[in-house]
Amino acid sequence: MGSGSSRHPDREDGQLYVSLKMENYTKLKGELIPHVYGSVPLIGSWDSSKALPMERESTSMWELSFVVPPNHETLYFKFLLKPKYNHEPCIVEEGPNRLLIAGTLQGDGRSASFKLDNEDIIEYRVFVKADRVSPFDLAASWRAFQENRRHSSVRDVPDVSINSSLMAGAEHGSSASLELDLEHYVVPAPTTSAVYAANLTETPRSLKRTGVFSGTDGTIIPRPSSKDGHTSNDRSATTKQMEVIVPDPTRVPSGSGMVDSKSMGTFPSLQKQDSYRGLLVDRGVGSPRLVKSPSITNFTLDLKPDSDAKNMMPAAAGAVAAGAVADQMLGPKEDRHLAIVLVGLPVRGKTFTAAKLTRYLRWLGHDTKHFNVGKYRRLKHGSNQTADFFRADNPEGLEARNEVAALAMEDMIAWMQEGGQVGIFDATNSSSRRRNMLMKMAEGNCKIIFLETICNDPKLIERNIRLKVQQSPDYAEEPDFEAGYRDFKNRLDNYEKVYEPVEEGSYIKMIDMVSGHGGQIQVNNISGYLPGRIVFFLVNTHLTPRPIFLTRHGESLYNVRGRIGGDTAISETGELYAKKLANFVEKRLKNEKAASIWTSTLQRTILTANPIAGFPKIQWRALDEINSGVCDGMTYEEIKKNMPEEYESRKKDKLRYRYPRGESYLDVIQRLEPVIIELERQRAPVVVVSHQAVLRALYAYFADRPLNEIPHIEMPLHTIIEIQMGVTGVQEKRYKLM
Ligand SMILES: Nc1ncnc2c1ncn2[C@@H]1O[C@H](COP(=O)(O)OP(=O)(O)O)[C@@H](O)[C@H]1O
Ligand SMILES: O=P(O)(O)OC[C@H]1O[C@@](CO)(OP(=O)(O)O)[C@@H](O)[C@@H]1O
Repeated sequence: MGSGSSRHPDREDGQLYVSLKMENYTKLKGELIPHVYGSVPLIGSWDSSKALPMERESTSMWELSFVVPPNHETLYFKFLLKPKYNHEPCIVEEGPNRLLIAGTLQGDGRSASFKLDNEDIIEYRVFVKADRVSPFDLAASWRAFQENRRHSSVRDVPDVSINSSLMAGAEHGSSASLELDLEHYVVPAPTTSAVYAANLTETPRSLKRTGVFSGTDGTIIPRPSSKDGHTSNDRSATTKQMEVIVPDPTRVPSGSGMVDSKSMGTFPSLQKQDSYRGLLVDRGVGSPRLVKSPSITNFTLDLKPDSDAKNMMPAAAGAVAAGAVADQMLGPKEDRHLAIVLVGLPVRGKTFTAAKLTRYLRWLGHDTKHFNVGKYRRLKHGSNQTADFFRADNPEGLEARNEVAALAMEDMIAWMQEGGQVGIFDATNSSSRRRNMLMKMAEGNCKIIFLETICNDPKLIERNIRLKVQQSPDYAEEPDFEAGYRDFKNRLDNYEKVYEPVEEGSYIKMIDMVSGHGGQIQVNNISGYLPGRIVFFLVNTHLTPRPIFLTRHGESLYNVRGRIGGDTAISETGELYAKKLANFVEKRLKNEKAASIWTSTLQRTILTANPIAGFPKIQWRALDEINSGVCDGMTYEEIKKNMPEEYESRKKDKLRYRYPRGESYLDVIQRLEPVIIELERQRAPVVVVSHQAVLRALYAYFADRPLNEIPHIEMPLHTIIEIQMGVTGVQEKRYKLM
């Protein structure tokens, strides 16, 4: 997992809504109803008995509209006529299948001709119209339908609440118990398995700028050297020759928002370029781009466009924003940028911790980037250096390693000067000489806090070494695991010989924190809001594998009526889900004595958790649904009609929009921070039964999705998201119970 979908309903990639029409003025004897059938399940998978009937729009016009599932945007179809009462025999239109690609009908717009029994030909003119519609509008259209109690022209909208009546019909006959094999209920998750954390880090821009690359075949393409050997001064001169890594839109993995690199052949194909993701993160509440509306935000700063502080405000609300403002007003200028510099021997969890901290800080709204020196080294010197390269008495190796560290630090400082807030500098940095070099580079630019990870558990170190040899790109081309293992042990010895624990500056030392016994955190010279939060976060993290289950409540009476907020009970369908959920929890957690069930304080989650037996249930106010203030109890249609400005403001910036007398998504994220810390701290499984907006925010933390995407994350009813917290990171699995 670790990455998120870049799909955004308000952009060009909403859902494809297709309207097919057929027109004919002849009066037919005995009524024949036009139908559509075709290659995808939605229109019957070429089974004429499952063809969708068109509806009569006027005496001469028939119409069918439907939402095309995203994975079926290429579909073949045909029109057919079926007798009104006995659906057989049906008459299929003449000619080849029609092909619709992304809403565009291919070939000529021929009319549909049908050969009747008496050999007469009947012709219909055909019209096809396609639109991209955001799920928001689809939901509003559904709600309008619910309000007006008439048949919707939108069919097969992939939102469970929309099909509630159908589902209730289908499910009520069956028992609420689940099959023993829970795998039966697994549905694809939008994100896939974990990727080696270092690959997700910042793409080295200094190396790009100066043209140093590993070729696609793994060979090194040297950087053109300048006479004085300086790298920073010759940037402008070499800018034109640089090879820029351009995100290739054709390779965007579905729903991930990340791209593979075209030009870095030494990386596994799953490698993701974080720079692309960086573009998605909006930097600030104080952003001049922010349109001020009475309800959109209550945070204003008089920031001039060129002010140094303009990008320093986190895209956050509440405590995070207050803390950032106070720190900036009180502290010196360089303290506005924070560098967390990792320190420690190899396989002490530095990259793991750096990645986790990056995810947490980004989720809180701080513009944060993870710079991994290993990535720079592999790009500049290739990924197959032996242990000798890491010997302290190998001057070339030492110089090469210091050079890539300096390049990464330069990049990090340059990024901070452009407005970046927290840089996480991930390398061993295990000698005081190296750390001195970094401190010198940081002077006047940023504040440094060293974060040292120490582990004295030989078993854990052994496991980590084995994981590293399996996962690290350094050994990707070493077919013999044992040879890789020996080489890595030698590398480790080389580091141990010269390792000097941190005694200087501001530091946080995590000592045996993850092994589960006797760990401690030592802190020296740490102050300020953000460093304080970082320490608190680190104190609570650990490596004990356990699952976290996220689910919305069963369908509520307000869900059925398309009304937001409120505190209604659950519908019959919701009750059925509650039973199925209880059954799931009983099966999935039968050996987990310490598991717990968390709900909000609202009826619909409490009732949903009600049938679950044998585990403590905890109600959290923080898990209550987003407070929709004066809009509570309204339908989206009613808001649009009665408060059009509010409706538009929310549509424009759903993340920051605050309902009058209610909350914004940023507010929700703020109040969920203690929930995240507690979920990190727990060592036993937790089932969280909550609400759409809240679960979007929680899920985004685990899936590392950018803030701006949070309000648009799909969070279907009657589906369980299992987040597996493990030694290699976070993984996701989904079960659709109904
Ligand atoms: N604080 C820690 N102490 C020991 N091991 C850890 C710690 N945090 C994470 N790990 C484990 O160490 C493994 C290797 O960590 P990694 O971050 O690649 O090490 P490093 O960057 O120090 O070489 C991770 O997969 C994780 O299971
Ligand atoms: O932010 P949006 O997309 O409006 O989603 C949040 C809304 O989801 C709803 C359902 O529409 O949550 P819930 O799951 O608690 O029923 C509303 O109560 C809530 O206002």
